[in-house]
This record gives sequence, C-alpha cells and structure tokens, in this order.
Amino acid sequence: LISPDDDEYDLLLRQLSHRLLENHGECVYSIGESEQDSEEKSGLLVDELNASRATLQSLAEALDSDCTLLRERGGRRGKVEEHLIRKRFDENDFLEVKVAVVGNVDAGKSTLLGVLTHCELDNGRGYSRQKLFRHKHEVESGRTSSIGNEILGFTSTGSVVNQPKSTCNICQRAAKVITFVDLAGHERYLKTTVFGMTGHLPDFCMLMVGSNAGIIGTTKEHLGLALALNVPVFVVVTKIDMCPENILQVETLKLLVKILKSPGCRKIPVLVSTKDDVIVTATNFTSERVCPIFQISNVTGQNIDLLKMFLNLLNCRTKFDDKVLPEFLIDDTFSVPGVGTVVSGTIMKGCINSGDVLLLGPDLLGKFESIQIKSIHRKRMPVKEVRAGQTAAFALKKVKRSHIRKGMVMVHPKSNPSAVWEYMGEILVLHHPTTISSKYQAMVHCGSIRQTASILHMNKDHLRTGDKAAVHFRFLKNPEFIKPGTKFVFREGRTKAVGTITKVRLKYFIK
Ligand SMILES: Nc1nc2c(ncn2[C@@H]2O[C@H](COP(=O)(O)OP(=O)(O)OP(=O)(O)O)[C@@H](O)[C@H]2O)c(=O)[nH]1
Repeated sequence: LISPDDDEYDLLLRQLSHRLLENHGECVYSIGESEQDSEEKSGLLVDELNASRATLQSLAEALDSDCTLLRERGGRRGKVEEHLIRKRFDENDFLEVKVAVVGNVDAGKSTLLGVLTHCELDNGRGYSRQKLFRHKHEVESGRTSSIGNEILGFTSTGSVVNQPKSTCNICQRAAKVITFVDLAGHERYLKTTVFGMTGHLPDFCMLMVGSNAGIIGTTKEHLGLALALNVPVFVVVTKIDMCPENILQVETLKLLVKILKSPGCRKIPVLVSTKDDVIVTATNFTSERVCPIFQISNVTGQNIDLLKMFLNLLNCRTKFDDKVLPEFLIDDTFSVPGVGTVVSGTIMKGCINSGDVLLLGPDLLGKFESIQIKSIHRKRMPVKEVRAGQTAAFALKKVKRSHIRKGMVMVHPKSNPSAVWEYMGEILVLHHPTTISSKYQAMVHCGSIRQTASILHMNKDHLRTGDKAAVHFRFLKNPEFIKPGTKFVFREGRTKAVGTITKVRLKYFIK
C-alpha cells in the first residue's frame, strides 16, 4: 500500500472490491501487520503509514466507501492500524444484521433495546422499556406481534443514526442496520422464543443476564438453543450499577464463565472491557468459538459505548447468493386495510422485484399457486427490488390471508418446487423427562415452519436426555417445503430435541 504503481493499484482495487462484495459491503483492513513468522517486521514507520493510509483511503473512495480508523497499536518496527471500510449505501439500501435477544424475565432485555435505539438512559424503574412498547404498535403495516423488532442504524463511518425522541428515516440514513428480535423471557413463551430463533434466522444471539439475579430460569435453556442452532452468542450482563462487586464477580461472572467453558458449550469466554477487546472479539466472532461478555448498566450507561461499537462491527453471518432463482421464506402474514394481504420474511436466494410472478406454497395439499407481487416494503420503506439476505414485506395480488401459513415459501416458477410429508433427521435430545420411542409426536420448528410431526422409525429403540439418533419423521397435517442441511427443533412440553434434516423423502414428493 505504500507506493503502488498503476498495476499494483488496480490489483489492490480489485482485491478490496472483492472483499466488500464477499462481506455484504464492509471489511476490516489491517495496515502494517506482517506474517506471523516475521513478527520483528511488524509495524510501519510514520511516513510509510501515512502513505499506506492515503492509498487505502483513495481505494475506498474509488469504491464509494468510507475508511474509518478503528485502532492503532505498536508493532516491533512501527505502528499497525486497523481500518473499517464500509460502502456508502444509497437511501434505499443498507447492510442488515439480525440479533436475537434472549434471557430470563427481568434481565433487562427491553430496557437495553430502549437505551440502544432511543439513545436515552433508563431510570431503573422501566422508563426505557415503555418507549419500546409504544413503538411496538407502530410497526410496519399496522403490525403487532409478540416478537418485537427494534432497529439501530450506523452510518458508513460507524456513527449511530438513532436519536432521542425520533425514530424516523433510520434506514434511509444508515449504511448498516441492526435488527433486534426481542424474544420473550418467560418460560411460558418458550414457543415464541423457539420460533424467533428458528424462524427469524438471526445472525447472532445476545444473551442477557441480570448481574444480581445471575444465571436463572430460562437463561441456560436459551443458551442451549442458540448453541444447538449454531448461532454465535455474546452475553450482556446488565444492572452492574446495583450489584455488589462480590456477587457480580464471584457468583454471576464465575458461573457464567464456567458454563461457557463446560464440555456442552466449548466456548472461549472473553470479558470485554476495552475498545481493543471489542475489535478483536467482533472481527473473530463469526468464525471462532469466542463468546464476548459485556458488563453494562442501562441506568449509568457504563460500557454501552463498547456494546454499540461491537454491534457496529458485526457482519451478517450467512452468505446469500443473489445470482440464482429467488426463494422467500414467509414468517408472518397480515391484512392491511387498503393494501390487502401482506407477507413478511427473509429472501434466502436471488432477487425479487415488484410485479414479479412467483409460486406460493405449499398449500394443505402440497400444491403451489401463481401469485403476483404488488409492492415491496423494506423496514417500512417502499422499494422496487429486494435481494438475498434482506428481510421484506410483500403486498400480494388476489390472495386471501387465510390461504397463507407461516413457513410457506415464494419461489421462481422455474425452480419447480416440491413439498414433502416425510424426512430423515439426525437429532440430539436436550431434555426429556422419560423416554422417546416410535410414534412419539411433538412440534417441529424448522425455519418458520411449525407443525406437529410423528416419529415413524429411529435407529434406536428409546431415546433419553443426551441421546443422539437418526429419526424418520412424518408431518401430520400437510406437506412442507424443507431442505437437507436445515436445523430444526422438536419440542413438546418440557421435552426438547434439536436436529438437522439429512434427507427429504423423495418418493412421497407431491408436485
Ligand atoms: N438499576 C438498573 N435497572 C435496570 C437495568 N436494566 C434494566 N433495569 C430495570 O429492570 C427492570 C426489568 O427490565 P426489563 O427490560 O423489563 O426486563 P426484560 O428482560 O425485558 O423482561 P421480559 O420482557 O419480561 O422478559 C426494569 O424496571 C428496568 O428499569 C440496569 O442496568 N440497571
């Protein structure tokens, strides 16, 4: 980067462009870092560093991106700098990262979301939480839901877009939007939590723990669910303003670290207390077993800036392909006065344009019907086109809401979709009071599909807590659109198993 000639500059430009494309529009560049085996050479002298930074800024500018210094540190020879390069998205576009928020009742979930998205501290008596409840009813297309969605926007240089007393135009002004899927903490709502974790396809899971209450109630269950579904977890310990130091350190943190390191979790807990910790954990979060732990107060605001910085650096985990035939997973349906039937969900593949004709299904008989997209909303804003990895709401022409179920898909007519009654899955029983055997029935959650299925056969006679098995399932009510490799949860009462679909039963296909 110090003084590239024209060819080298072109190569660097292509390299940066490729990295931006690969990472949904942002990446972190480290300048002055040398290979591990030549540690003595790491770091650049002042002139070299200035020249490298200028080249990087010019490359970023050429790709309509901003280059923001994250941190500098000393190497043996000179300085090393890390920069965030992020595309300047136009008004209608932004990077999207979904974070599921879980934790026991009273851990401070709604309060933290209020503090993060409304930029005002809490009073310890539910002030911030109230703001959220008010906004939950203002959501897109008159939507009310037991799963709340709050958004936090960052500009291309990483500053927070949200402002106190104003929630308008966040997406228009943001280059990156974090959507928090606020899942209920009470055991009674485990159904909702499971749906949120499977159906809303979160990139990350934020597990909240009240420092004075510690690891209680549903905390372990929520952690187990995130681990089983392979969603990377970070922990936020709240209420540190009101917790005696010995309880925080000796009881809550020690136990938390012990659980995270246990053979069942196999995580590497990292207590985040500096900006350096934030950068190291955020940039290694998707690929490694690292589990960052934040200790915050919603009342004094302590360490909220570290958490915001971390959120700014999180990158969408899934690689979505937008060059193939489209596929959209429906996770909710609405009837909007004056608009008609609206479906919301995630675009898993390809691009969808307003006016497109797609196949909607499977219906109760496993059939797909042709429908046309009337209009598209992305985070409450009308858009013409949506791409893989984005969430969207579509208004559909001439379809009754009652004909649509959560878990249905919309796909391109050329993709020739099929629905199946039966599938094979590898399962792990997380908890069961007695034993599971053939003919056992329970609710399957797979993406946004939620349907009772029965066990036809399995490769063991009985299953107990902790057992693994290959199991043949059959849906009871209607066939579903599912694919091998997809994770699912199998639950009934306090029984819970998680698994992966290994095979869909082709001979039972219905076209
Ligand atoms: N002192 C102090 N109080 C807090 C903090 N965070 C939250 N609270 C208070 O704790 C109470 C519970 O917080 P909530 O945000 O409702 O908890 P929750 O996890 O969303 O609970 P559910 O939605 O019922 O699962 C509220 O009265 C908050 O004002 C904090 O960091 N410090």
